[in-house]
Amino acid sequence: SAPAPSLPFPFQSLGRDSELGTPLLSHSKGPTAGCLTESALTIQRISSSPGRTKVVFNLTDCIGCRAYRGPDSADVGAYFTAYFYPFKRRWMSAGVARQRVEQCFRVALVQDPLANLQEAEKWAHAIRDASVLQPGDASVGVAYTEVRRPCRVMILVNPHSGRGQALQLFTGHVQGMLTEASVPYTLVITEHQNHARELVRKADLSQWDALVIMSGDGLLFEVINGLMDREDWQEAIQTPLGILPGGSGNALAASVHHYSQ
Ligand SMILES: Nc1ncnc2c1ncn2[C@@H]1O[C@H](COP(=O)(O)OP(=O)(O)OP(=O)(O)O)[C@@H](O)[C@H]1O
Repeated sequence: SAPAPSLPFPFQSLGRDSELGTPLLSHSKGPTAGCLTESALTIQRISSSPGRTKVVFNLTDCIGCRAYRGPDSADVGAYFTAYFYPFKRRWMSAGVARQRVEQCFRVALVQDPLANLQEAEKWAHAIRDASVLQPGDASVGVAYTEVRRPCRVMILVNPHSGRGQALQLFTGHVQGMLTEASVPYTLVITEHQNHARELVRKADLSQWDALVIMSGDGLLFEVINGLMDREDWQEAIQTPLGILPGGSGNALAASVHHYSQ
């Protein structure tokens, strides 16, 4: 892929393409200027109308960025989309939670679609690289930036957990985030009791950077028991484990989340 430009990296093209009549770099809110620094992506809407024109996105909240061609083959422009999960106030509640924000830009510097895609890839690369380099913030329990890249994950889902919705929760909420963050994963849907325990007992753990369990408490206990059943249990039990609530009670997931805050 294209080499990352050095930072700070200002948006280069603010003019309009005279032939196409479209901004060379644009955002859904219209022609855009901005700057990528080591810690933030700042977007400035170029507009004479009143209202908020500048938005700052912290790269500590960015999980990924990808470049792509649009669906219309006649469109010479290319796109890059950055995915952020900043803390935001919950609707009708005093609490805050991470909420998804997607920022999409169109690049149309020239008439050559490939050159535009390369430019978009340069942007995506720069945003991803700068996001990975963000220091973790212990006060909000952010360990994401400390995760090794690429992070190869085995995800175990018990389809019967809770009200039988764990798999639906995975495809509806988790799968998209893994794609946005370019995390390669293998999904294992457990087929019977002790399936996960046996799998983990025999697995080549050097292939995985983390095991993620989407279930109630039961499947996590199976995985821990599987790791402890191994001859190399002292090393095996060091494998990073993740728990995503998919069961009915989710007591363990809730308390892990509570203590990580
Ligand atoms: N495909 C499967 N069919 C039947 N049992 C399974 C299957 N996969 C896993 N199990 C077993 O189901 C048990 C319960 O699973 P889990 O804790 O994930 O769900 P839950 O009991 O609904 O959740 P909670 O603990 O929140 O009430 C586990 O101990 C596991 O051994």
